[in-house]
Amino acid sequence: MEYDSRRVKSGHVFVAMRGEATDGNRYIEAAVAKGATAVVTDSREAYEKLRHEHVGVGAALVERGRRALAEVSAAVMGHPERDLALSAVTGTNGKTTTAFLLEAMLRSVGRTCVLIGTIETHVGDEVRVSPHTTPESRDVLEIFADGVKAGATEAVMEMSSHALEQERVWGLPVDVAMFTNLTQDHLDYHGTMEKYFAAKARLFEGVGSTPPRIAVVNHDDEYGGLIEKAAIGCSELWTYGFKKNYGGVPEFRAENVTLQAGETSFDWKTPMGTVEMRSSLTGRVNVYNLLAASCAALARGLSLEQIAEAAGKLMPVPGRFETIANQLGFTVVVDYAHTDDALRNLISLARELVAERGARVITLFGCGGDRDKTKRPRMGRAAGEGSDLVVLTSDNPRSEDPMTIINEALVGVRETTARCIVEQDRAAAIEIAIRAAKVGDIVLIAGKGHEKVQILRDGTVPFDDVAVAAEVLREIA
Ligand SMILES: CC(=O)N[C@H]1[C@@H](OP(=O)(O)OP(=O)(O)OC[C@H]2O[C@@H](n3ccc(=O)[nH]c3=O)[C@H](O)[C@@H]2O)O[C@H](CO)[C@@H](O)[C@@H]1O[C@H](C)C(=O)N[C@@H](C)C(=O)N[C@H](CCC(=O)O)C(=O)O
Ligand SMILES: Nc1ncnc2c1ncn2[C@@H]1O[C@H](COP(=O)(O)OP(=O)(O)OP(=O)(O)O)[C@@H](O)[C@H]1O
Ligand SMILES: N[C@H](CCC[C@H](N)C(=O)O)C(=O)O
Ligand SMILES: [Mg+2]
Repeated sequence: MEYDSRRVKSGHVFVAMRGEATDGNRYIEAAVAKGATAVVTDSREAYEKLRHEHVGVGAALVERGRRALAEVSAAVMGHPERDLALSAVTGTNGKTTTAFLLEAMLRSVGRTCVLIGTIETHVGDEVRVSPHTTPESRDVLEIFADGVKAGATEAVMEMSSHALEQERVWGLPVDVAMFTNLTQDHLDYHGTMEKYFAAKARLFEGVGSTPPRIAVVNHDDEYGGLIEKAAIGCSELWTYGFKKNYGGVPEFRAENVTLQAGETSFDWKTPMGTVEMRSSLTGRVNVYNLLAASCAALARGLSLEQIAEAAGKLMPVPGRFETIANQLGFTVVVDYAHTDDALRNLISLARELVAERGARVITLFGCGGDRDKTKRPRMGRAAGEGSDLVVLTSDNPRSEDPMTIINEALVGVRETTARCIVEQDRAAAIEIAIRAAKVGDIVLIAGKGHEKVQILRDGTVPFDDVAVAAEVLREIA
């Protein structure tokens, strides 16, 4: 079963899907030439052509290629999705972190899990690279099938708005669905916030499946109320947060929150009782991520005590507020903030951390190429507003000219009073940011987190913010 002609081998079934960039129906000839023995298509024209020109090749005409890919893959693989209790998380920021935290909680009580998300894919103890945050249905189901073989009973996955919109998750029965938040991103793809929201909301309505059993929704987020409406078909609605917001306080809430670098604690009030949570994660956004993951763990049958114990042992997630050790008296953090909201949260956390020391916040960032252009000045403004020094650089320029992207972000930085240094070369920019730091300062290296490459017009080159920063720190020491 293949949806990309380039992956077809002798004996495969090729499913032609219509995409944004091209149409899989154009590659039927190529798939047949590579040995496809059957073709599933949603084009009558392609179907008729196949029946007349390739009589030995099986042909099926379906209504929608992508849905057929999901349905046929599930059937061929023996419905692995039915053997896994699936928890899915959507939202602009916090998906990867929440998914990692939930998987760690489930593992802490001995459950074998599948994890699918941005950083990596886990099949029990096996770690695989993730080509996408949410892969195509066929690939998700293959991972699920491998998970079932490895003894997994649980799956935790991030569902990106692209995947929900494109129905890469068609037919997956979601047990617990989590919503983190919605702020501006991906408008290049969705066009408007309304459409971006509608894609996220589909998780709660069920995509080719019945709606999730339990919806876990961030009550403090502006879009939480709308998600709650979309979740009308879910059997239960659990709200989490800190604040009194629309329609009262969240049911699963954090009280008496204390936040320090490398230490977060709060009382977790739930309808099932209260428990004290302590974790080594840093920052307010991670209280939200902990709340979402803890609600899902509770929904999956863990006790409050088991969850609190697991929270105490959680490891930080790679590239999410990852501090780079040094003896120089300042703090260097690598973080995946790549939206204006994430930058704002990150910088305000840094401000809180340096407040007592009267020290400075130095923020390095860039904006991705071939992605939402309207977020560039917004990110520039967010970076400038909270920082003393901004170092503006490149972050995966892809097919675009790096200086054009930088200049679009610079418009936002210039609306603020922050000093700004532009350095297109990211490694050189990291060196500038770190060399500018004095004792007590905090240097934020934002946007690429765990990523191991820089995607440039001329190709993809190895690049790792953590390694580059560590190297600069070694040179200085
Ligand atoms: C915008 C977007 O989501 N694009 C994804 C989408 O492409 P598409 O539907 O437009 O498909 P297309 O490229 O037009 O091709 C149509 C069909 O022809 C097939 N084809 C194409 C060429 C060929 O030679 N032979 C062939 O058979 C393709 O495999 C496909 O089945 O489906 C393709 C097949 O799965 C993905 O490779 C592609 O990811 C592109 C590369 C991408 O960059 N996607 C990013 C934006 C993405 O999906 N990101 C999200 C969210 C990230 C986050 O915020 O966390 C993610 O889930 O990763
Ligand atoms: N709950 C949250 N609310 C707001 N911002 C957050 C939250 N959690 C994390 N962040 C910020 O967003 C960044 C990305 O976090 P994370 O990777 O967990 O999100 P994601 O939704 O998976 O992102 P992506 O869609 O790009 O994969 C973090 O590095 C941090 O700066
Ligand atoms: N999943 C997001 C990640 C963006 C990360 C940033 N480094 C960039 O390349 O813009 C995207 O593909 O838009
Ligand atoms: Mg992610």
